[in-house]
Amino acid sequence: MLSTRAPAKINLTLHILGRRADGYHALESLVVFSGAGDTLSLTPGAALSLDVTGPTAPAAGASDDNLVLRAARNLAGRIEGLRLGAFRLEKRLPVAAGIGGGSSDAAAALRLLAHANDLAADDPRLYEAARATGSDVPVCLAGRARIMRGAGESLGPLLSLPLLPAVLINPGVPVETRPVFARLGLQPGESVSGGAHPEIPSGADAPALLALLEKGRNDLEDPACLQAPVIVDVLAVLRAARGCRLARMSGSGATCFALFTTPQTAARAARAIRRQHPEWWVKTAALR
Ligand SMILES: C[C@@](CO)(OP(=O)(O)O)[C@H](O)COP(=O)(O)OP(=O)(O)OC[C@H]1O[C@@H](n2ccc(N)nc2=O)[C@H](O)[C@@H]1O
Ligand SMILES: Nc1ncnc2c1ncn2[C@@H]1O[C@H](COP(=O)(O)OP(=O)(O)O)[C@@H](O)[C@H]1O
Repeated sequence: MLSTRAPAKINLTLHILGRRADGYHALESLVVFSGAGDTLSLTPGAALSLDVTGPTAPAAGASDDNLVLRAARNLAGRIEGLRLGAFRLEKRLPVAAGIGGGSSDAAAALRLLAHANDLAADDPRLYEAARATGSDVPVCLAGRARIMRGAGESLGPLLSLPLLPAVLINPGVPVETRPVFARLGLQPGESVSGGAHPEIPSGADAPALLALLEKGRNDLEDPACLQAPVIVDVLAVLRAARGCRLARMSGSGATCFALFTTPQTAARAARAIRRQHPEWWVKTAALR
């Protein structure tokens, strides 16, 4: 049996540059990953199947529509005789949460199938299957920090970034991605002129990276707050936490993150927030 982690994806920045003729939004985003997430395993075999367990399994929806199966089918469509098998997904990440849980699961499935079929990690068919599965799947394939552009299909070089101690909060309200983008009200072909994305140099230390992140933003924060007003409360709680250096929403929400200078200050903040809001999903994380 082969096994891999499917970590949460966090958009430290998310700048919307406009809307393309195909209806998708052009973006520029610094993407990092957490240590924790879902776990996916594969027992290789001829038939494709999926069993989903774990605390957030019911929210992930019908098994047949699962992004794990969609990714596997997209790869099988590109490689004749691909060895498939029985997947088991332990689902822990909140669903429809702006942290790409489904995308990371799909990317994990492609990595496991690559392993089971002796495909090189940079086999272009893996990237093509990832792209066909969803906008966020290509960046999740390597699961390492980098800038993502286009609708998500254009990936910058891997970045070496410091480990960022963080607290993640999801208030338990699922937020669908499509209507958040739609609230921007952009027409196909329309561009927006927000400030330029800061240049992120590989090897930046934590203070330098924090200073650059402060110059960035998440352009989906306002539309997501209109869709799920509890996000305003989450951001206020994170910004008020002792030691918080920066708080922002990830992706299309509702998960928000706060960055701290040490794992201890992050853990202390998480404990205090859990006491205040036992109904929220509150996790410490090391992002990079
Ligand atoms: C916003 C982001 C930021 O990383 O993350 P999440 O909030 O989903 O985690 C992504 O762009 C989401 O990627 P993903 O969730 O894979 O999106 P897809 O399934 O490809 O698209 C869902 C819908 O979102 C809209 N969409 C998505 C990506 C994009 N660049 N422009 C869009 O307009 C489209 O309406 C599309 O029909
Ligand atoms: N393995 C999976 N995990 C989570 N959601 C999944 C999965 N497969 C399919 N989905 C569906 O994909 C949608 C987006 O889920 P998710 O990837 O968690 O969103 P987000 O990227 O906003 O965090 C949900 O509506 C969910 O039903």
